[in-house]
Amino acid sequence: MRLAVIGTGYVGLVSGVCFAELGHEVVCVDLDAEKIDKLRRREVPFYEPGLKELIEVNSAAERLTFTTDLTAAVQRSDIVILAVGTPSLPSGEANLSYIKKAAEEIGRALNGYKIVVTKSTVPVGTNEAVSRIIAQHASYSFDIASVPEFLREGTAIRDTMAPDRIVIGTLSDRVRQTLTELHAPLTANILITDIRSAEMIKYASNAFLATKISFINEISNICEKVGADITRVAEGMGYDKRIGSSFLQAGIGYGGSCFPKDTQALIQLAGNVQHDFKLLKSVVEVNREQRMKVIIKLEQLLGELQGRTIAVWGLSFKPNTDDVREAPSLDIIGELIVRGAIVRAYDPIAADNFRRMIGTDAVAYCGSAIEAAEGADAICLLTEWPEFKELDLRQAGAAMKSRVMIDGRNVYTQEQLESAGYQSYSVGRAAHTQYEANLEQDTNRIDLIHIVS
Ligand SMILES: NC(=O)c1ccc[n+]([C@@H]2O[C@H](COP(=O)([O-])OP(=O)(O)OC[C@H]3O[C@@H](n4cnc5c(N)ncnc54)[C@H](O)[C@@H]3O)[C@@H](O)[C@H]2O)c1
Ligand SMILES: O=c1ccn([C@@H]2O[C@H](COP(=O)(O)OP(=O)(O)O[C@H]3O[C@H](CO)[C@@H](O)[C@H](O)[C@H]3O)[C@@H](O)[C@H]2O)c(=O)[nH]1
Repeated sequence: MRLAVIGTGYVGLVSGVCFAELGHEVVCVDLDAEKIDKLRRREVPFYEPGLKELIEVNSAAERLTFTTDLTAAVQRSDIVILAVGTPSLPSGEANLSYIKKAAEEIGRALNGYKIVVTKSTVPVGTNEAVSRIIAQHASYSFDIASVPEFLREGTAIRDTMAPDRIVIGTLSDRVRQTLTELHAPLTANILITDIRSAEMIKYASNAFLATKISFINEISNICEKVGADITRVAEGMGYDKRIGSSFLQAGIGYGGSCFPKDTQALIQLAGNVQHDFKLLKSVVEVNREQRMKVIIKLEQLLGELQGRTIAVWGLSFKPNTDDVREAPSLDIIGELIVRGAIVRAYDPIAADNFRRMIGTDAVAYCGSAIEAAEGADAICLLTEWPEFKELDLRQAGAAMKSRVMIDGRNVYTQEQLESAGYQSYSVGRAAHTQYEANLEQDTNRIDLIHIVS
């Protein structure tokens, strides 16, 4: 099949490349001429394991091409895939301006029947709006479909080539047949729904995963106070097939370009139909507070942070990506700077993006984790890059002014930290003695609220 993919962010580029890998003829389109030039030179605009190799192979085979000319790309294709950004507006609602603009351009470009597929994450009703916009500008017939994308950064190729499921929202038999054929080599698990349900499946899935993370983080906060170990608690919960073990890793909360934006958008979407989504509002609130625990714990261990040197290990929102969008490191380092701390940061690949995003020279960027630790009063580990696990904690400690570790992702065991001489805080683990102390303080007790029916 001949495909045009509009937008070469993660979703557009990865799905375009994967469809080319399956033998389709794919043209990827972006407004950003610099990005397209890079891609033509087979340079990848962001870090994603395995992507460069697939771009090279498929470009060489001439199955994959890049252009800024949307009209030409649409005209030579049977299927047009919309994968432009849907960032947050200040209200939390999804900004649909890129989607609407692209729909207008697609409408004008149509030169015959096409299927227009939305892969961008869009609020319920958006595909119908896209259809109206295209119809206003087109003289040919077309069909629309919602095919939300579920890939994760860092494992995007694997997630796309072997997805858990493909959801196709469509009302048309012709579209169902064509898109089922397109996706059949990837999985047998193809779910056909109406368009609005497909749009909702994407938001509901992200909101549920974010809820799992905030839930386990809340349990970790209680574990710290009662002397339980969140790692063992999560393990014990995860063996229950109804719960599952994934997304139960307690830490400093979720970040990235999707969960923060999509939870806000769903809260707004619910609000627009007079539904107060209380549960999801709490998930967002818990996530915000969880980041700040790093600062609270640092202050408990060091006192005032003014003039203290803090090493930060990890800047990306998770390992195996250079993406820092909505990364906890942005908020945490921002707070450290406000409190007058001197920040020495290290990330294997995300430092350049972080520097651009934070827009200040107040951070010293280091070439290694050990270099960042030099002269530091404490280390804050914010991203669980595999190299941190392998690192010699004694060597890092020897370079520091004082051995204090805030392990925001529970990379190390308490034994590892203690034997290397660190005073430490890790999420959801505390000494049993703390529980006894808490029980003695009556002020910690919360009276049960009796609900009278
Ligand atoms: N990043 C992810 O991991 C991920 C995963 C699943 C779903 N999504 C969703 O997919 C969508 C895209 O996300 P992303 O992170 O890939 O996007 P992004 O914001 O990184 O990139 C979007 C690209 O679209 C281009 N663009 C905008 N308007 C255009 C137009 N009219 N013509 C051509 N190009 C245009 C931009 O220049 C940009 O390069 C969003 O809705 C997002 O929520 C993202
Ligand atoms: O147990 C966990 C799992 C994840 N996280 C954090 O959650 C965030 C998001 O992680 P992940 O979901 O792996 O990354 P994304 O690439 O943002 O992928 C999510 O967002 C995408 C965009 O919508 C969806 O397509 C994916 O299915 C969905 O997992 C990161 O900050 C992680 O550190 C935790 O704190 N604990």
